[in-house]
Amino acid sequence: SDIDCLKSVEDSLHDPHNSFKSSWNFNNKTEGFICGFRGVECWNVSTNQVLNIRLAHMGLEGQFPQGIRKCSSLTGLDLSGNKLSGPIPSDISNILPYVTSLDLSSNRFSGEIPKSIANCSFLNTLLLDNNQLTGHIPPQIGLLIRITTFSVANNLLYGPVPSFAGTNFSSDSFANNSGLCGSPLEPCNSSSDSFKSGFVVGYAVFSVSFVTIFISYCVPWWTQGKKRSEASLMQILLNQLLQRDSKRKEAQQMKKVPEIPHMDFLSEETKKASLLSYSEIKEATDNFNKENVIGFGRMGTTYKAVLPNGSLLAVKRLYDTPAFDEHFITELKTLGSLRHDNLVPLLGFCIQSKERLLVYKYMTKGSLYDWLLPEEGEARIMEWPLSVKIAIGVARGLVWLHDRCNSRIVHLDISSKCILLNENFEPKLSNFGEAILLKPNDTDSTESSPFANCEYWQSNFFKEDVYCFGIFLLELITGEDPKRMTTSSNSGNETPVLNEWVTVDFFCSFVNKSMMGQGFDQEIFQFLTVALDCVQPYPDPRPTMLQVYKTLGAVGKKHGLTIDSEILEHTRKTSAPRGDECNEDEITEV
Ligand SMILES: Nc1ncnc2c1ncn2[C@@H]1O[C@H](COP(=O)(O)OP(=O)(O)OP(=O)(O)O)[C@@H](O)[C@H]1O
Repeated sequence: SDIDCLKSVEDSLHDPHNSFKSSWNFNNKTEGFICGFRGVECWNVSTNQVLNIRLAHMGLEGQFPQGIRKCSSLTGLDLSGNKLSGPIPSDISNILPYVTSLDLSSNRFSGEIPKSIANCSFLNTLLLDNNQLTGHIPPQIGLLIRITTFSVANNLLYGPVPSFAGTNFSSDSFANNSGLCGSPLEPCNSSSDSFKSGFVVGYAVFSVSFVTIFISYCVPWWTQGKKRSEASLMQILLNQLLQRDSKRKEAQQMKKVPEIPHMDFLSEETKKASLLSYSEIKEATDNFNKENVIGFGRMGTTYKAVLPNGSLLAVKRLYDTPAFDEHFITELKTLGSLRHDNLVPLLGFCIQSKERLLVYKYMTKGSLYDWLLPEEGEARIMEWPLSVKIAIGVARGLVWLHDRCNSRIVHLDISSKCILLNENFEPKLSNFGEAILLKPNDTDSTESSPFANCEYWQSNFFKEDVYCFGIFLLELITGEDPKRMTTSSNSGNETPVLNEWVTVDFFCSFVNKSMMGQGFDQEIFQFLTVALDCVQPYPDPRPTMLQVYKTLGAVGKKHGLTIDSEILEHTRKTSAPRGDECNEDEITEV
């Protein structure tokens, strides 16, 4: 279908300077031939599946190419700097359901911005500036919680600027329109009072629906007292949204926002932590004393907290940046709803004014990163059987996340930093701020899940975790940062690009000498082979986490580690047709 897609794009765009059509030769039928077309990027050359189309500044004429909907895995579209005209299609979210970057700026598009653009829920870049767009900006656009780059400047828009749940944009993003008002522009004046009150009502409705969307994900955290938890969580999140909005006062007059309630419906363990008030947490961390800091992360500082009864907690205090609210909520939606031996238990959270605190069980041995690559002091060597245990535990946690019954989860931030170790060196995955919840592969689903019927697309996400697992495994085996080992080949990139020439032999030379010759060389070699399988440049050939788990598990058996038959059984069930029994409770218990 992607070939048809490109044919129809070619048909619907007039290319007066022959800027792209000259390279779009559909007669050449070699593997991946469309991936060499100008402006076309593929997921994987062997499958002819288009990832991005970039046809900017080519003097193109015509209307928005509707046939682009046939490019079923498209994530990026750049048609900026052309002479395209007519409306942006009203069903844009059906045309581009997975788009993360959409740039239609500097064209001649007219008409209203379609409301359905708010359903392109993966958008992080939306540029519609320098067109002839009219009407209001649909307030639903504020629902795009991933959005980080946005502009509608230089159009003919009027009415209030929507409140964005994810971030605040500067006035440049809205400049030079016919009559946009409200933060960050001038306040809407009193002559627009009737509109304003309508907006406040609309905003309240929007906030509630926004909150309701979250609740549908949050509910599993509280398996008992579900109704009560929905109400409570709604209040908490509504509180958050209202606080951030400049119209807070008006909204509060309409509906008094209650205090965050106690959540006595939580499990005993969770209850203890969740019932802690801000002041108790403050006391337990000695007023967030720097002596109690156990680590600094990208999103916040983590403190050790000691309760009066001697229990230990880890409290992550997020930096005061609105952008991190999304991470905070994602962490709650994902980790907050899960209990598994290989996930760090998120016990509770606290929102107080600008403070966002996440409360975890304290992991006495800290992060794996601090063992392997400490910023201060000597790296501590892990005995081989311990490395095997950690690798298998991490794989087990990932299989469990990837193959869950009702909501599969991709972590997307696996590294030795997010692997915490308890007193028995059992690894626990943490940092779910980037995670994504996916529906199961129910291709006959009648629900309008954006992921339905797109197994391939989902699988690429899962393979991202597999890649990161491979990097972690290399780190675990060699005690070296793979980035440093291969710097000459990738000039210090954050994500190491391991070239095909990087072989098991290459990594063998990095394996800690004290590990070799202890009777485990064959096993080390096997683990390295698995790691290199995981870090293959293209996602397709990488194994699944289940395959990895089985291979590593076979080695684990020699060390008396048992492979989790529940996971295998569970995975078998999830791959059965929809409607088969799928009892998640069986596996959510720790
Ligand atoms: N539950 C916990 N128990 C014990 N130590 C923890 C716990 N959570 C975090 N830490 C420590 O705090 C450090 C910082 O954690 P944090 O998650 O903020 O940052 P990070 O792991 O570097 O990841 P990121 O930068 O992606 O947020 C960790 O490396 C670990 O040493």
